Amino acid sequence: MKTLDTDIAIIGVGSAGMVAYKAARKTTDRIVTIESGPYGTTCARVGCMPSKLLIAAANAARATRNSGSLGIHTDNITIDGAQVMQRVREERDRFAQFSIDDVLAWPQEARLHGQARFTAPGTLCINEHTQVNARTVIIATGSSPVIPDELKRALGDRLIVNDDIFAWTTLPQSVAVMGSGVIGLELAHALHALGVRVRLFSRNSKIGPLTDPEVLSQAQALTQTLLPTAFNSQLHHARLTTEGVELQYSTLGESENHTDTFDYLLWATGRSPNLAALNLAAAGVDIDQRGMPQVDPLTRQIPGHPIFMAGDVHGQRPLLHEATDDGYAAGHNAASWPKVQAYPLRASLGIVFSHPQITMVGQSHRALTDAGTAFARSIQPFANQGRARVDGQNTGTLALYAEHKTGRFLGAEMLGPAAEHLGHLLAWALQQKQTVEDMLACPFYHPTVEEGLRSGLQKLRAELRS
Ligand SMILES: Cc1cc2nc3c(=O)[nH]c(=O)nc-3n(C[C@H](O)[C@H](O)[C@H](O)COP(=O)(O)OP(=O)(O)OC[C@H]3O[C@@H](n4cnc5c(N)ncnc54)[C@H](O)[C@@H]3O)c2cc1C
Ligand SMILES: NC(=O)c1ccc[n+]([C@@H]2O[C@H](COP(=O)([O-])OP(=O)(O)OC[C@H]3O[C@@H](n4cnc5c(N)ncnc54)[C@H](O)[C@@H]3O)[C@@H](O)[C@H]2O)c1
Repeated sequence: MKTLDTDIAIIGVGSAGMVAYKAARKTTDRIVTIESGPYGTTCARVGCMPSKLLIAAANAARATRNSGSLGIHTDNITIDGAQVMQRVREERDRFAQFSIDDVLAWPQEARLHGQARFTAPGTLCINEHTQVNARTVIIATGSSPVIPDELKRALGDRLIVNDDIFAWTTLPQSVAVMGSGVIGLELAHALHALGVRVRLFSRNSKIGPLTDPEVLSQAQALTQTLLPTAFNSQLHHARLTTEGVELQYSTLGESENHTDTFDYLLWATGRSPNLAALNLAAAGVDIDQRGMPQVDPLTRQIPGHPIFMAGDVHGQRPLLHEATDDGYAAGHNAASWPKVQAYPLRASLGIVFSHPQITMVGQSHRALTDAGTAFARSIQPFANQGRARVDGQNTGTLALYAEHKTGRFLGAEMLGPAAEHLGHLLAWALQQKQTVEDMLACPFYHPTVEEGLRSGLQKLRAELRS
């Protein structure tokens, strides 16, 4: 077995690992990266980018289909599934290639292929072909979909996850989507708009990350209007037939079971950190019942060890911009270890590219309530909002939260038009520690959806107690 001595070993060359490499390279050339899968990153290959490409096609189909209310009639739209998927794959490959080219430009000796596992503190074994002795280690191994083994055995390649969709060469007739979280919502809405027969299954009636009772109940009602759903349902069996995947299920409050058959069952019930293969115990790290070590959220260090974690693997905020921030912090701190510094987190922002979109900013309604915070809340529906009505996009609600006494803006939950953009404005205000008064002192152009935000802020100001 070959032995390599290095300053820093980076396990996982995804978005976090790539940024970590570039950050550490400013201090040392003695870096080894280890990747067990293909280069190109989860985000570009099977995550953010292909899902948004599919959603772009879906949005175009939906807009065309719904244009009748504006007096624009397009009879019998045709969706060319092969062309839709060809564009998704070609553009996705183009995005992934940028990351691949980036990595291939690194020195060859910095790039190992294989699965890394600890054999002792500071020592990694790569597929039994190389031993790496590293002063510090960055774990940036990402996350994987959670799939029950028995279902996989029963359904084979008819049980799919997001990765499989982006390899399709055309659209199927029907897909059952299990899980109304972020991935389930985005893909169910997109496939439905593209003419695929979809049913969205959930064992409860959660809608993505929403927790505000008002926004959530509107989201539940709207989702059930827009999509075939089976909320509060229990899956009794899933089996392969000559027709496809047969599902038998019941929903809360109904006595009889339903049976339906789909081409595929898309499993979207969450992702778990890729930690099991690493054998963290050999690194001397304490892990909890879920196999997770403790990680300092600001330095990204496992306290007391020259080991750092970056990206989805530590599961704190499994989003692309957070993964790259983590990579930056972990790369710099691994290079300067034992001197490490805190890299503060940005204001929390989440966006779900569903229909309509969802955004979560700062503290959620549940977090504020659980913490016993004294907060004011306003609810602003979009049904009669000027610009939203003009565009025929007037569905949804915005909930805003601010602290009594100080008037400081604390967070928001929204389902509705332009949520991806309003979410950014709100996150920036939060990060600037603005009060509701500061936010209202900013300009709001007429007629824009942002005026709906102003109405919500005015209501919030009226709710504040000094
Ligand atoms: C369908 C989908 C849509 C998404 N959409 C968005 C979005 O719109 N916006 C957003 O912000 N986020 C989105 N995300 C989340 C985003 O993709 C992730 O937060 C991000 O990709 C995490 O990057 P990472 O570097 O932590 O992991 P990855 O990019 O997955 O990198 C981890 C790497 O580690 C490798 N690895 C694992 N174990 C080992 C080992 N033992 N040895 C060696 N290598 C190993 C893996 O092969 C992989 O290449 C989406 C995710 C999915 C699945
Ligand atoms: N737009 C974006 O930023 C974006 C898009 C896609 C994915 N992502 C990232 O990917 C992560 C994973 O997404 P996800 O949708 O897989 O997870 P999720 O946690 O958002 O949703 C999982 C859903 O599955 C349900 N569930 C869990 N176990 C179940 C079971 N055994 N049976 C039935 N339902 C079950 C949960 O109640 C939840 O509603 C997200 O947290 C997000 O960080 C982000």
